[in-house]
Amino acid sequence: MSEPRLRLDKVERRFRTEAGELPVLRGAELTLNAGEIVALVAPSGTGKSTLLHLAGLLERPDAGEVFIDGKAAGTLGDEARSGLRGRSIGFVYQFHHLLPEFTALENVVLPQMVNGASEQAAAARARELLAGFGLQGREDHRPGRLSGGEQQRVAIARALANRPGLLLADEPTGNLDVATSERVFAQLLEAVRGAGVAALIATHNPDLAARMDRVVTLREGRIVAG
Ligand SMILES: Nc1ncnc2c1ncn2[C@@H]1O[C@H](COP(=O)(O)OP(=O)(O)OP(=O)(O)O)[C@@H](O)[C@H]1O
Repeated sequence: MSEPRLRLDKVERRFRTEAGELPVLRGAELTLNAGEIVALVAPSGTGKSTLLHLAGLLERPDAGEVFIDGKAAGTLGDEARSGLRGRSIGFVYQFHHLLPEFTALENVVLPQMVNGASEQAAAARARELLAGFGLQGREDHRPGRLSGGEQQRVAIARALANRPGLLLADEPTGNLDVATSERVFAQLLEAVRGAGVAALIATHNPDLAARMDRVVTLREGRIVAG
């Protein structure tokens, strides 16, 4: 049995605020095995984004450990963490965060080149991914000339470009109208399942959550079955 793609071991995170210390995560534990798709559904302000930032190695926990493919991230320096993040983790945010000056194709090519791919190989993969999301013919458009749904599909293609084992998504279709959200979400799930990627997807939408393998929630800073 291979190592879990993601394991959170007694993760704690607190913030200092004007009102005092705010303990957001208080020993959160979660394991995602290869190919497992998990919905994170919890009320606003309970720590979903905080959890995703920690799982994505964008921040460090105050206590506990984050394991990516069995590797304890806390033991790594900043450079090694960035390398592990780039190779193993894809992110999709509520707002696409595409680079506005670059075309759709370039947005999907760039993270691959950062990871050491040749421009030619990266472009071939980007074209294939974009076509898979129904974006053939749009490769040379900048994000500003794409619809919200198209922008988000480019963002998903970008997140999958380096063939990560783990995808983290924070309300990936939360910015889209209901019909577009439905379509883009179905494409996201299909792509993730097809590639065998483990995914942790925060959503407020119970219908979308019900399509994943399991649902978890946050209660008093811990993860419990949803
Ligand atoms: N950098 C920070 N400094 C201080 N407080 C913070 C910081 N980041 C988050 N918080 C607080 O921690 C709590 C959890 O925030 P978080 O963004 O993780 O919640 P969330 O569940 O993702 O919410 P939403 O569903 O509204 O996006 C909130 O009370 C928030 O105000």
